[in-house]
Amino acid sequence: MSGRRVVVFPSVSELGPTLAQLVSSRAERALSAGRSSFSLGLSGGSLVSMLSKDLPAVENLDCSRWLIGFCDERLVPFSDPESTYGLYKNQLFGKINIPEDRILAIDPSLPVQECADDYADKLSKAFSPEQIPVFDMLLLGMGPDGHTCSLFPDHPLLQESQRTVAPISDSPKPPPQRVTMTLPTVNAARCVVFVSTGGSKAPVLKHVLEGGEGPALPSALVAPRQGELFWLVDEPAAASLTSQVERPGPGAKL
Ligand SMILES: O=C1O[C@H](COP(=O)(O)O)[C@@H](O)[C@H](O)[C@H]1O
Repeated sequence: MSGRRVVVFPSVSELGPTLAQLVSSRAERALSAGRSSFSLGLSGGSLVSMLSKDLPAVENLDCSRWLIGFCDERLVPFSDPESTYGLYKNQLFGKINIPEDRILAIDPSLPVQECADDYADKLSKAFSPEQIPVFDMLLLGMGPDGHTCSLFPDHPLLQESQRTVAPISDSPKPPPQRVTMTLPTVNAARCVVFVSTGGSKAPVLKHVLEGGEGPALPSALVAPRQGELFWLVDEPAAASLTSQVERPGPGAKL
């Protein structure tokens, strides 16, 4: 790992455009390094509206060679407001030139175990011959309990070491049935970016970044083996931090 960067912004209005620039710059980096695609894993929750607003605003953005996957997904029809794919389809995909066949989504009509196997198979084919999907960039959120993807505190899935993708049927946050990337897949990525905003995240952010009582929370277990790790947070979320952070000036690029 090349070191964690914790970057604090006054508010979401400054964070969003910098996140979008970071995605765009890593896409250019991947494609100019000769890779055939830029692979980007998306999360749900609060990230959807931020990305949908700020990514299409990036000048000259060309997503025609991007490959989109989902870090986790809820097992509900795409028309359900809980569907992460459904939200991105309605709010983002129509605004960027991403070919539909470059979006790898779950099949929500399948039972949860088959759905996870089917999604793992889609990733495996897309990333062949790699043994494990190595995404260029994963965008992650963190819940107030420290969960990320659909990896929840104290859940046996945190010990998963073989599967790239796993089903979960007892998610403490509804809906209960979900499909999630496992930690080995998350930690294989070339760049992982957490986005965490709002004062409700301040206690858990401090626990994850600076330590606290009890076992490590799922978000604290994210440590890309050979990639970059960014935490992009706003001032309210960063309010309790005492460790070193970066506070970039307006328009700064990461
Ligand atoms: O349930 C989920 O929650 C997390 C965190 O969401 P946030 O709204 O607190 O940012 C999200 O990253 C994940 O994809 C989603 O399924």
